[in-house]
Amino acid sequence: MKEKILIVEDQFVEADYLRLILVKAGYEVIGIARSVVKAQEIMKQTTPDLVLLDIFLKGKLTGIDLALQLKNDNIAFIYLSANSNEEVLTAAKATQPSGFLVKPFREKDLLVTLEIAQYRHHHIQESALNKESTLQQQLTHIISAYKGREQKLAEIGKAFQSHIPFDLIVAGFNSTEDIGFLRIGYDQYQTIRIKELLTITGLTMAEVVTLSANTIIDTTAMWYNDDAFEKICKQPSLKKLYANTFQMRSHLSFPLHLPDGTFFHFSFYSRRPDTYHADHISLFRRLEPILVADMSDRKKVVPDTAFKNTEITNIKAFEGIIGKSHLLLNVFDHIIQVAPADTSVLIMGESGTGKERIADCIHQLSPRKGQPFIKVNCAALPASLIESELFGHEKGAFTGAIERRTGKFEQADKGTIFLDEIGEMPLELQVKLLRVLQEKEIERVGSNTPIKVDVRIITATNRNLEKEVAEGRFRLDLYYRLNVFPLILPALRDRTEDIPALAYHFMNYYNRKTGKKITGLSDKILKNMMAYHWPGNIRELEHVIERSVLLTNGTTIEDALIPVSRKTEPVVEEVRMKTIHENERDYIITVLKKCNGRIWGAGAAAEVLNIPPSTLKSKMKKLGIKKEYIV
Ligand SMILES: Nc1ncnc2c1ncn2[C@@H]1O[C@H](COP(=O)(O)OP(=O)(O)OP(=O)(O)O)[C@@H](O)[C@H]1O
Repeated sequence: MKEKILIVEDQFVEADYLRLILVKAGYEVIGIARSVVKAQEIMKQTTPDLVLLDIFLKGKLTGIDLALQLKNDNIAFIYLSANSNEEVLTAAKATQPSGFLVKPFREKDLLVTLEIAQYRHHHIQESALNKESTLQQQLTHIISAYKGREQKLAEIGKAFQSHIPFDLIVAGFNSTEDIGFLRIGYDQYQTIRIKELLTITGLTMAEVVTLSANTIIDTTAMWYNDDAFEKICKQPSLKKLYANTFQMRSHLSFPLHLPDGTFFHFSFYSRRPDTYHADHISLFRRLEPILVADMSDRKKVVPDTAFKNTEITNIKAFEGIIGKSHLLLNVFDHIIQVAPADTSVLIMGESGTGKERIADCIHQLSPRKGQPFIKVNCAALPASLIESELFGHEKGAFTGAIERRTGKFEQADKGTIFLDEIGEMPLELQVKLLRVLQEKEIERVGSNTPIKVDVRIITATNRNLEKEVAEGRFRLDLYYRLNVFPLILPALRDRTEDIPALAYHFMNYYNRKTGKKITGLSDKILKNMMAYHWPGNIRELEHVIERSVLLTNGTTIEDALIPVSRKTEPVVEEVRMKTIHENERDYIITVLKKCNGRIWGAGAAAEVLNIPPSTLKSKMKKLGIKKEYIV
C-alpha cells in the first residue's frame, strides 16, 4: 500500500514541486495545505502516514503548533524549513520531529529523509508501545500486591522512573500527609514524610501548613521547565520548598480527578532544567484509570506496618559503574529502557567517559547476554583493513589473504557488535554497514555470497556526528539508522559529585594491584580534583590515581599529579549546590543531633530515619560522620 503524505506548505510552487517528486517516488499525496486549519480539515477526511511540515504558514498558527497535535496523534512529521532563528529551531526540535530538511534541499535528500523518518517512527513507536504495556502490567501488579500506602506509592514511583524521570516524586492530597521519595541511588530512594521534611528544612509544622495552604493546586496536568518553574517558585509554596531544599529545576504535576471531586496529586521534580514534555502527560493520562480506581477507594489505604526505606539491590550489570549523580542515574534509566530491545544505540560522549563500559552493560542487560559481545575500534584500524576485519575475507581475496577469515560481524552472530569511534569509518564502508543494517547480511571480501547475520549494533563516538554529516564525512542515512536511540554520557566535570567515589574506587583497585595499604585521599587533593576540568574524563582520573598510589608511601594520598595549568579556579563553596551525599550527610547529622547522638532505641535516630540501626551505622561510616560532629 502506498504511504500517504500530507504537504503543509504555504508556497504553492514549492508544494507542487514536492508533490511531483513524491508521486514519482510512489507515494500518495493526500493534499496540500497552506495553513494549519486547512491541514486539520484534510486530516479529518484521511489520516496521513507522514506530514511534510513547513514552520511558517498562512494564518496565525505555525507548523510547530500542528506538530504538537501530530505528536499526540502519533503521526510522523518532517520539518521543511529555511534557516530560521535559533529560538524557532529549538522549539521545533523540542517537538521531536522524525526528520528535518533545510531548504533548499535536493530530491535525493527528501527521499532519504522520508525513508529514515518512517523507519525511526516505526521503531520508536514499537518500542514505546512495548514499554507502555510493560508499565501498565507493572502498575496493575503493584496495586494488587501492595496494600500499605507508602510502599505502594514507592513502588509506583519506581515503576514510573524510566518513563517520567524524576529525582523527587511527591504523592498525596496536597496535605501534610503527602509522601515524597528522593532518589539517592540507581534504585534507592529516601522517604520524605512530613517529619523528615521538618527535620531537613528546620521549619515548624505550622509553617509547612501555611506553605501548603499557599500552594496553588493544579487541577489539570501541567509541566514547568527551567524559567517556567523558577517563575512559579517566586511565591512561597510547597513546590518552592521542594525546589530549594533538593535543588530541583523542573516539575510535572498530575492531579488524578477522583469521583468524590478531590484531587490526588503525583508531583514529579527533576534536577535537570528541561525534563518534562507533553508526551509525559499523555502517557500518564493513559494510565490514569488504573491509578484512579485504586486511589479513589481511600478506605483501602492501609498504614504500612513493616515498611522500611527501599534499599533494593543494584542491578548487577551496573556494578562497577561508579557514581550516583543524577546525570549518571539518568543514563542508567535510558539503558534499562533500551537494553531489552534490539534497537541500535549510538553512545555519544567525550573520550574516557565510559562509552565502552556502557555498551557492555547494555549487552549484559539484553536477551543477547551469554552470546558474543564483539568490540571493534574503527579508529585503531587502517582504512584498508576495516572491511576485512568487519566482514571477513576469502582465501586469496587480496595479497596476503592466505586463508579464509571470518569477520567481526560473523563472530558477533546472535550477539552484539560494538563499533567504537564510528565517526572514523571511511565513507565507502559506511554504505556497506548501512546494508548490513537494512538487509541483515554481509559479504566476505572476495565473495559474492551473502551471509545472514543476526547482530545488534551499538556504536560510539566522541565526535559531533551531526557536524560530520553536515560536512559530508558521514552519511546522513547511516547516521539516522544508528541514531535510533541516542545515549549521551556526561563529562566528568559535569558530575563532580561522583569524583570522590571514583577516586576511592580506583584507589582501592590500585591498592589491590600494588599491595599498598592506602586508606584515603587528603581533603586538599579531593578539593583540587573537584575543581579540575578533566578533559580526559574517567580514564584520566584513573591514571592520576594509579600514579598517585605508586608514588605514595604513607597511608594517605597527599599529592595527586593533576596538571596545574589546567586547574580551574577553586570552587566557591557558597554558590556550589550540595550533592545528594552531602544532603544525606547533613540530614543524618541533624537527626543525630536532635536525638543526642542516640542510634538505637525508641525515638532514636534509626527510628526517626526509618532505617535499621545497622544500616544507619554503615551509612555514617560511608559518609564519614563521626561522633564529634554530633555533640
Ligand atoms: N562510571 C564508571 N565507574 C568506574 N569506572 C569507569 C566508569 N566509567 C568508565 N570507567 C573506566 O574508565 C575508563 C575509560 O572508560 P571507557 O574506555 O569505557 O571510555 P570511552 O568513553 O569508551 O573512551 P574512548 O572514547 O577513549 O574510547 C575504563 O577503565 C573504564 O573501566
